[in-house]
Amino acid sequence: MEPEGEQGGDPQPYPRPRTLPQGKERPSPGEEREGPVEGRETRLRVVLRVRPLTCTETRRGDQQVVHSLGDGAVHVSAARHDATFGFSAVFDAGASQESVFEGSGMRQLVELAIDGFSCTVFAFGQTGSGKTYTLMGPLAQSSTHPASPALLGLMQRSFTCLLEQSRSRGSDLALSASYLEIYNEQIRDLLSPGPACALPLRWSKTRGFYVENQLSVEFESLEAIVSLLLQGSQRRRTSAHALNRHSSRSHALLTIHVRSRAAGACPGKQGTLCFVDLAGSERVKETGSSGELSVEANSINRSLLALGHCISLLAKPRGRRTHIPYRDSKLTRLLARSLGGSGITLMVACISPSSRCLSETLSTLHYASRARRVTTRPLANRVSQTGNPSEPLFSPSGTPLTHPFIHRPSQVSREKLLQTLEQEIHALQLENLSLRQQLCLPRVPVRGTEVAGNPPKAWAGSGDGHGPAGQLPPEGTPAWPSLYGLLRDFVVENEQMRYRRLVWDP
Ligand SMILES: Nc1ncnc2c1ncn2[C@@H]1O[C@H](COP(=O)(O)OP(=O)(O)OP(=O)(O)O)[C@@H](O)[C@H]1O
Repeated sequence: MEPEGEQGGDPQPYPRPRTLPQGKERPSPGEEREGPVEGRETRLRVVLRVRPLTCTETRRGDQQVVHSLGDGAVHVSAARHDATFGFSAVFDAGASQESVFEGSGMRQLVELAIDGFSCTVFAFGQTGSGKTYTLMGPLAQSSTHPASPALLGLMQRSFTCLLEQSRSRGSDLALSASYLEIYNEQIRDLLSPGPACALPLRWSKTRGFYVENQLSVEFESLEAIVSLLLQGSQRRRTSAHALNRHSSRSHALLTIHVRSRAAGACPGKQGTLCFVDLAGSERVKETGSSGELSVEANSINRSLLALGHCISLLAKPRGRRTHIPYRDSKLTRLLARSLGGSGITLMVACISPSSRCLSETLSTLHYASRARRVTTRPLANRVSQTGNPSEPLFSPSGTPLTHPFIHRPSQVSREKLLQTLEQEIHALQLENLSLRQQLCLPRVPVRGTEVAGNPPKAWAGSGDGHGPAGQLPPEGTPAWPSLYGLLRDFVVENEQMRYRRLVWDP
């Protein structure tokens, strides 16, 4: 039987993205085979971890329905279910924390963050499937009872690797950390002392979505960053339910900012390494959640649904993609760059092998297989002498406007970005039309002149005043403000209608 995802493990997890030589826009076929070039499409790397059966599951006599076949393939066999899935790597119940670190490509991800890339690793899966364990090791860990070194998770191993690299480079790296959680759709700073308060999530052309007033704490040693991690994790919302005695009730994002100073002709770099511990999906009936727990579960499931929806749309070939609704949840806003932008992303799908978890396990496996088709275009953040790039990098709907030439603005880059904007406007326009019909709202009159400045030719001559794009505006046309204004209007309209639909039909 053919596996659902792509078969086979990757021998070399992340071939280092290379920067195109000046003046060269296409790599030769030989170069392409060596690995992704900076700015070229790179697939998300998805690995699978199957945790061992817990004592409760063994005592209950649960059957083991997940079996690793080797070479990145896993087989699920149960009554009426028989399926094989392929991933970049599969770690079965016997896999050590170290083998997960080495085999997942985490070490390479750390190196890429040092090279200025925005790297993200996120763990997802049903509640109690081992996400927190994979990222942080056993929860019993504390400063007074440190976990055995063999049990340390991806986070602590990455910190060690980062600090070793920093020392070997003569400490020219400046490291800092920020840590936040999304709890019931509110963002809270886990490093900020005092009572938890909600932080605003903003959007800017150059930064995309970002959290305002988030604390960033500098560190130089392993002890310092581990202590920040523990402080933050103790503030994170956890509760006990039928499937997990320490269930995380929020999505947590720990971001390590890595800055290297410019040296001679080499520009400085600003990379990030973000660890995302998603709260687990759960069926309220199985976890026995009620009251506050069930409100939390609804919020978790809703944001995971939004994430799944974005992933499904992103998994389509670029030409067939519609508008990606990053704005549907705070989680998808914050992950926009990692999923559809210029980042490099590793997903660790976690599952239980128990027959009782079969339907959630299959759902995670399908979700993870789909994610393997998502691509990003890795770009290193170089610190230019003038500061931020002058061109907008994110559209108002949150879509990262990445392209291979962002650091060398040219006519090609301008055209590519305009095309992306135009495609997005067109997709939004269609979605808004359908939302209007669903809400029984009248069609809006033509709004071709609503935007300040001359509408670009492509829009002015398109019949209804809004597109789709026929041709690019000629050089010198004030296309950015017009397209941006138009897109912003469509996004606002889209959000208002989505909200209305939610209120009317939750
Ligand atoms: N690979 C593993 N080896 C041994 N024990 C594990 C492993 N993975 C998970 N566990 C144990 O299973 C339990 C649940 O794991 P964990 O809390 O990491 O799940 P989770 O997916 O983060 O759950 P939630 O979404 O509810 O927070 C914990 O007691 C943990 O120690």
